[in-house]
Parts: sequence; C-alpha cells; structure tokens
Amino acid sequence: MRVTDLLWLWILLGVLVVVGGGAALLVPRSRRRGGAAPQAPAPAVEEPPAEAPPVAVPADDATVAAPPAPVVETPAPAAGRLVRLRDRLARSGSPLGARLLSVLSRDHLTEDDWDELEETLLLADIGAGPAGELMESLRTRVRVLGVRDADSVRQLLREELLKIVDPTLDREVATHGPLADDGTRLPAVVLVVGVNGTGKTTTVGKLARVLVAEDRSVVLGAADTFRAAAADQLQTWGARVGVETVRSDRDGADPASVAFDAVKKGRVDGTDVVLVDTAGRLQNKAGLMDELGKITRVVTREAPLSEVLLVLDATTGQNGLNQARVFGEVAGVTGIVLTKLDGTAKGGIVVAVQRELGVPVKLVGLGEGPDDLAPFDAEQFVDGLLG
Ligand SMILES: Nc1nc2c(ncn2[C@@H]2O[C@H](COP(=O)(O)OP(=O)(O)OP(=O)(O)O)[C@@H](O)[C@H]2O)c(=O)[nH]1
Repeated sequence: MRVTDLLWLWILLGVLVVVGGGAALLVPRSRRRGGAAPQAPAPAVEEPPAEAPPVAVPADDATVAAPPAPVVETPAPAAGRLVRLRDRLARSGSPLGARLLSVLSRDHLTEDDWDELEETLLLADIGAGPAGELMESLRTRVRVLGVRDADSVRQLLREELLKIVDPTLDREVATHGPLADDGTRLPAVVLVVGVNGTGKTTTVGKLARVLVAEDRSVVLGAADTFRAAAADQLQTWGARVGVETVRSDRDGADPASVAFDAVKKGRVDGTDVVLVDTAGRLQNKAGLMDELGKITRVVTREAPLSEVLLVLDATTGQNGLNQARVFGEVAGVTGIVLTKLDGTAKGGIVVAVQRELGVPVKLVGLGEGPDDLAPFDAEQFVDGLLG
C-alpha cells in the first residue's frame, strides 16, 4: 500500500467517525434516556394455549367465605305512633282543624261563616252527609250554649268531629287465628287488597314490622304476581325483620296458588299471622271478583280469612271512594288502611270512606318510612286534625 492510499484510508475513517457521532446526536434525547419511542410492530408471538378452567376444589371449612349474616332490624313498637300524625297533618298544607277553628273564632258567626265552615268540611273530603250532620249539631250547640271563647268552641268542634269519626268502632286488626277442630291454633290470614299504587306492598311490609315488634311470628305471601318487582319488594321488607316470603319465581303465576302455599306454610309452621299481598288490578269488576274470589276459596281450605284489609290512597279523594265501593262489593272488606295521609290536607276522607263501606279505618299510613304505619285511634286523629 502506498503512502497516498494510507492517507486516503485515514481520511475516510475520519469522515465515518464524524458522521457516526452526528447521527448519534440526531437521535432524540428522550430515547437516549430510555424514554418511550415509537414502537416497531411486535413480532407475531404464538398465543400460549388457554389455561384450563381451574378445577373446583372443595375448600376446607375454615376458608369458605360465608355470606354476611343479614342484619335483622328491630322495628319500633306501634303504640303511640299516631301521635306523630299530629305533626304530619299540621305540616300538610292547611289542616282542616285550623281552618275550622279560624272561622269559628269569629265574633258573630254569620250565614256566610257557616257556609264557609261547611265548604271547608267538604273540601276536606268528609262527604256531604257527615258534613251536614256536623254543621247542624254544631250550630245548635253553639246557639244553645252561647259559647264564644276559643277554648269552648274548640272543645265543641272536637266533640262533633269525634262523633262522626266514631270512636265506638272496633279497629283492632284481627291477628289471632281461630282454633282448628283438633284444638291447634290456625294462623290469622290477612288478605290485603286494593288498586295498584295505593301502597299495598308497602303496607304489608310495614304491618309485618308492627307484628314482629309485638313478638308475633309472620309469613308473607307475594300473591301480587302481576308485577314481578312486587315479590322482590315484599321479600326485602320481610328479610329486614327476619320474616319469610312465599313467592313464585314465575311472572304471572297463579296468585291463588301462591296465597295457598303461604297459608299452608303458616299452618304447618304454626305461624301466628300470614299476610297476603294481592295485585288487585281493576280491569273490570268481574275479573277482580274472579281473582279475589279464587284466592279466598283456595286459601280457606287451609285457614279462614281473619281480615280483608282494603288499602286506599288518601290523596285520591272521590276516586278512592269509587274503588272502595267496588272492593267492598267483591272482597268482603273488614277494615281500611288509609295510606299517604301525610301528603294531604283531606283527612276527612277517613269519615267518608267509613260511611261508604260501613267498616272502620284500622290503620293509617303516615309516610314512606318503614315504621310510618299507625293503628288508627279516633281521638288522636281528631286532635291531629285540630292541630
Ligand atoms: N307518603 C307516603 N307514601 C306512601 C305511603 N304508603 C305507601 N307509599 C308509597 O306509595 C308508593 C306505592 O306503594 P306500593 O306499596 O308499591 O303500592 P302497591 O299498591 O303495592 O302497588 P302495586 O304493587 O303496583 O299494586 C311507594 O312509593 C310507597 O313508598 C304513605 O303512607 N305515605
């Protein structure tokens, strides 16, 4: 190799070193620091064979994760609950009692004042008959006794309202079953009927709580098979207080068969009370009569009905009365549950519906809370109306 050739070789090597170093400088800093760089497509890697599903190995007892024990609530006793109605009624707009008292406390009651009183009673859904009776009696007594002061007027009004609400009616819900021929006690069967949305399922749930609070044993029958969620709803109510629910998992199952199974379970287990929730769709009277008639016939093979409670929504006024009439004709109603009394100033419906059906209001719903169902008491109710 000649000297010039060697020189050229050295120059070429020098150029290569310079270009190589520059190239290194052109590479982004991040990449040089190990940062993310655009990735080349990953070479196709053969998927490992899917793992076989783990074989279920029976776990030893100590390692089984037990489902959390359901927390069973202790419901509040029902006694004295209606006293709370006072607040609820007083809060629900313009209570009947307050309006009546404001007119009655005027100095000289004119014909217009008496008309206003009557109108107030009618607006509170007391019904024309009872309103007329109350007015006549009150007018006579105010005139004869010559009362004027607020306390005396209030006392008179209280007496008159009490008269039409009727404190003499037996309002106890029949929850003690009859004795069977062999001397054993049958469960009390309480059938709960009414139009959808009035609060039947909620009432059955709340009533179960009242009974549990009184140490009574209860079985629930979810015979509202029309609405699938109703059975779930009822079961949830029951589970909260440790009460079992007999239900069908099939939508549209025969309500009579579910009711029968519930009552049978109650009889076999020696349960105190079986509460049966029904659907009571009001498509037509004949359909309703068929459904409730069948439930009654089938259930009474196991135990007679102790009580048929009609649930009515107090806010529905005249409409509620029409429903009451139909159910009264087809279902042999023995007691009324007036729900949503907390949401209306029309407490007078208590009087109207009792007159309409000739059966007493036994329970009232005062709210959506689990213990917002109270045994009805005429005196406490009237005091609630008067605020
Ligand atoms: N404010 C108030 N709401 C109530 C009362 N009772 C029930 N409700 C509400 O009324 C709604 C209807 O109650 P449900 O018990 O589902 O009525 P239902 O009659 O069983 O209805 P279906 O199952 O469709 O036949 C619910 O949102 C209840 O919380 C009450 O006393 N006061």
